[in-house]
Amino acid sequence: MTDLSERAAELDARDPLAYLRAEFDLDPGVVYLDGNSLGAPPRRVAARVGEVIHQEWGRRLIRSWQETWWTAPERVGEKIAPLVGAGPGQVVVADSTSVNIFKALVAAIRLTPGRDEIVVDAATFPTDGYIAESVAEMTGKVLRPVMPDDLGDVLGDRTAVVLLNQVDFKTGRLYDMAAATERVHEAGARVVWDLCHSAGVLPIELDALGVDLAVGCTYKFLNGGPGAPAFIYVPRRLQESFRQPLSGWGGHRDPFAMTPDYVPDPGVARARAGTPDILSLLALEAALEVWDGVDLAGVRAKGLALTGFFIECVDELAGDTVEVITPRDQRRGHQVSLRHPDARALVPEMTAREVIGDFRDPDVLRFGFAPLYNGYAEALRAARTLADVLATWS
Ligand SMILES: Cc1ncc(COP(=O)(O)O)c(C=O)c1O
Ligand SMILES: Nc1c(O)cccc1C(=O)C[C@H](N)C(=O)O
Repeated sequence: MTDLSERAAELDARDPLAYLRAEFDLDPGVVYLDGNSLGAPPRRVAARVGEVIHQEWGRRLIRSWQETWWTAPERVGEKIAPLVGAGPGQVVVADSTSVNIFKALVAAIRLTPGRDEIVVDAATFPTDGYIAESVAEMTGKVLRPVMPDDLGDVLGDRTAVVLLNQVDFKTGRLYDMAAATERVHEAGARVVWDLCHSAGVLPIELDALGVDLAVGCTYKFLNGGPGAPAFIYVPRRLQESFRQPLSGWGGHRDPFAMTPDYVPDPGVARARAGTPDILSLLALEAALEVWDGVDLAGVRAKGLALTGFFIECVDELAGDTVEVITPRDQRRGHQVSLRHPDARALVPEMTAREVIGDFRDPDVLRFGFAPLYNGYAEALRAARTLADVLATWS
């Protein structure tokens, strides 16, 4: 026990990212390990949202649309771009991940004529599967769910598009983006990556890997706030041929000309649809400032160390009662998932002791570690709390 406490204290003392915790408005008595669902609020967001309401909305009123608001989706996209390995002009913030999956899948299908199958990760977060199913129905394609490890079994000259998650929402497993992208391309198909659980977790190389399209949430590890708008990546090489189905005025080349015909913007703005949600978008913009000067390789190193330390603590303190289902090697994001038959009831017991993780059906306890604000002593306290709850569990 003492050994783990000493190690946690030492690791926290040597943590080069520890200074970032002060950027977040977190209750010091709570161990918050659910940033893979809803990231914590950066302190600067409240002041910025207040300023937007009082100044930009209250004083500048309608003028703000032309002054700074209308182009905010691209401006905020530029702040996300370096976090996903995208050069300028290829990321835009708009709508939700679900909506962007719809746009990306339809656009990818339009890029692969003569092919009739949509392949989707069989273990995906449900919204991806639901949207893929409805895109299949609308476009007359066949939906082929497959476990990512078995991709090779289904890829072929019928495959139009493959929708994959870089990190699995339930197990926390990290998939090899380079290898999967290459396999999909070898089959002549297009790949759409869902980065919800990997953006803000590890360096991502969308441009370097030749990824076709990608989408992701901003309210998890990017801390944009509840319901913050999502992002979509459309590389320059595909922008001219990217035809998304939601041809609203937001993606028009000249929206304020209000002409009857739809002419898409020549750049990534063509992925927009309607009026941006300015309060959430500008809250996200402020939240992203905490990343300024932060090296993603360092974030990744700490995320692996934190999750590794948590696994070690769980092994030592509760290893005979729970099963770690997240890979112990580097094939994991920043989430540790544990299996226990009473997971559903254990999570609220832990929450009552101020350790917040979450439950996923049927028997998974999830703990998300955000290197910008979580520390090693918190990992140890979470494992101890779990062990205490289990010790009294009948
Ligand atoms: C992999 C994945 N895709 C999509 C979503 C959510 O999409 P939306 O923000 O549209 O609800 C989530 C989480 O909610 C997710 O984990
Ligand atoms: N988007 C969420 C929401 O609106 C409410 C509660 C949770 C969520 C989530 O993001 C869940 C998350 N994608 C997951 O990995 O389970």
